[in-house]
Amino acid sequence: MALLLEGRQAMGFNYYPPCPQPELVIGFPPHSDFSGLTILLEVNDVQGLQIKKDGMWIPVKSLPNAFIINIGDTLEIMSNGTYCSIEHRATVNSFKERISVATFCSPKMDGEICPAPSLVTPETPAMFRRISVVDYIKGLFTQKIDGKSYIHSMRIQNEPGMKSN
Ligand SMILES: O=C(O)CCC(=O)C(=O)O
Ligand SMILES: [Fe+2]
Repeated sequence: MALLLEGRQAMGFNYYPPCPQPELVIGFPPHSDFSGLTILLEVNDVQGLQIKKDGMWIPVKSLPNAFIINIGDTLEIMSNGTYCSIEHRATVNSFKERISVATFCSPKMDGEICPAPSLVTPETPAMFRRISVVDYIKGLFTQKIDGKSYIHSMRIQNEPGMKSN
């Protein structure tokens, strides 16, 4: 956990203008966050976040002034797949602008991401390969944003029964 406790906190500010035909556009395309955890606030209480569950997009009904906490890819890798990062996207509203602020609790830049050694046993082999944070981020930014495809490319091809979500 030192990787996250001694890590970085990055922030993202998202502004989604209204669109008269919201079904034709996407505010933020499907992705999972690189962070360990993401703390998200829908600043002006306009909803638009959706998460992918069982292949379906589910709108998140947030409580006023409440934070939304999402699991990111770093925690999925560190927990050796026990906690899965959530694929999400943001839609836009026909009439109202939408503003969200995300705080990404992310690993330190000079660290490495890999499953916690205590979670890797002969019965539960490592599901992800070890990679430096710098290389992970470099790879992430050279790819098109495409759901969870990037974290999936970090998987070690273990025996059948591999979880993939
Ligand atoms: O605006 C939102 O609700 C989502 C933003 C988001 O997914 C991100 O900043 O990573
Ligand atoms: Fe996100």
